[in-house]
Amino acid sequence: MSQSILKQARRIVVKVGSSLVTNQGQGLDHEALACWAAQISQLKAMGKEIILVSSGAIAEGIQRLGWKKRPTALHELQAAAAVGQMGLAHAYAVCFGRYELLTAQVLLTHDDLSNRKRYLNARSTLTTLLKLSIIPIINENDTVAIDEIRFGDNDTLAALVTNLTEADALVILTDQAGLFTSDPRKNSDAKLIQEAVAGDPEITAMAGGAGSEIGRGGMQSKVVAAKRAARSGAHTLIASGRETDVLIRLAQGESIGTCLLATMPVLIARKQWLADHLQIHGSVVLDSGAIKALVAEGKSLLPIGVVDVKGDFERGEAVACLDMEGREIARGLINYSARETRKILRRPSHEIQAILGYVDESELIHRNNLVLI
Ligand SMILES: Nc1ncnc2c1ncn2[C@@H]1O[C@H](COP(=O)(O)OP(=O)(O)O)[C@@H](O)[C@H]1O
Ligand SMILES: N[C@@H](CCC(=O)OP(=O)(O)O)C(=O)O
Repeated sequence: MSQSILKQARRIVVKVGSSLVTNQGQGLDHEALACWAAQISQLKAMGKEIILVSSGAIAEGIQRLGWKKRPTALHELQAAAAVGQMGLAHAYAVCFGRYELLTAQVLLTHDDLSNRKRYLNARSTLTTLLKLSIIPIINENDTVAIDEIRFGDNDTLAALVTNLTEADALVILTDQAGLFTSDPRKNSDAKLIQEAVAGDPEITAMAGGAGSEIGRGGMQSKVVAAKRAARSGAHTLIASGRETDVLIRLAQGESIGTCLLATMPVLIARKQWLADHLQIHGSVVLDSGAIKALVAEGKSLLPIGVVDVKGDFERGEAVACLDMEGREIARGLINYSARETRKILRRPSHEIQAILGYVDESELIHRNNLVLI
């Protein structure tokens, strides 16, 4: 199965991580960039559409600014990203220019994708660029992104772009040969996983938390990215970006690295947006009857099944639905604010009028606005 994925894929999102794009966190590795541009030009010649998600702005900015080490203050990181993004975009324009390919810079924040209108705009811009045979080069808009609206790592961004563009495959190139049974930096006995199902909790457990000194997400964010990509039917390949001609060999059917297969049912586009693009503003804790109604019976969430409310949210905002152990089982757009929900929880819907003095909807979260996680 893994051999045929890139061979058959027509639209591919390729993500290259900080650990690969930079020279130990200082400036860009121009030779590496040239190498991926060469490979991507060959993939284009095979009739494939490619979207590149590339990190590297901060590292390049740090070098241009002559700073000796990576700052920790957000405003300094943002300044470095602003300086460095110029270099990143220019470097790719030069590399792809050698193959007469035009590039386009697309900088996104979480906010852009959680607003449905901007999400649809981003989608049509990206598909237009692909139709024009241009290589979109995507990064997070670090300069404006603050903590709450940050993707943080580019794995998450790449997965959301995979959903957004309905790509067939997501290729995550990193500094390891793929996903191992445990972090190979810490455990020399770790074994490479060649194939697994995206979203399998066992593989999530294998992936260590934070990234390297240079990268941000580590394997954890790559495994979660694969689960997100699977929601729109895309398979994920995680491989070493240092492997010679890795993209071309994958596209020719060679099995390299780890393949995480998309086997879950594909969610319709609006539900994907609900699942992954929205910012969660709070949560409701459900009793076992409500969990059964949602998971096994495909029903809406009623106030009677809610035992607790956490955080502060307004009507229409996205909230997580948790079980008693705090595990998220669903998320959706809620019809009542946190203050109102606290008043009507554990109560039958016909009492909402008497408690609040009005009824907006009898469901707390309507099935159409709810997605299981
Ligand atoms: N199970 C695992 N298999 C492979 N790498 C792992 C695993 N768990 C943690 N890691 C770490 O994740 C790192 C890659 O993530 P990161 O540094 O964020 O890279 P990138 O910049 O490419 O996103 C590896 O260098 C490795 O140390
Ligand atoms: N957007 C940032 C990088 C984010 C980041 O480090 O992500 P990742 O490559 O997934 O570890 C930059 O361009 O410097």
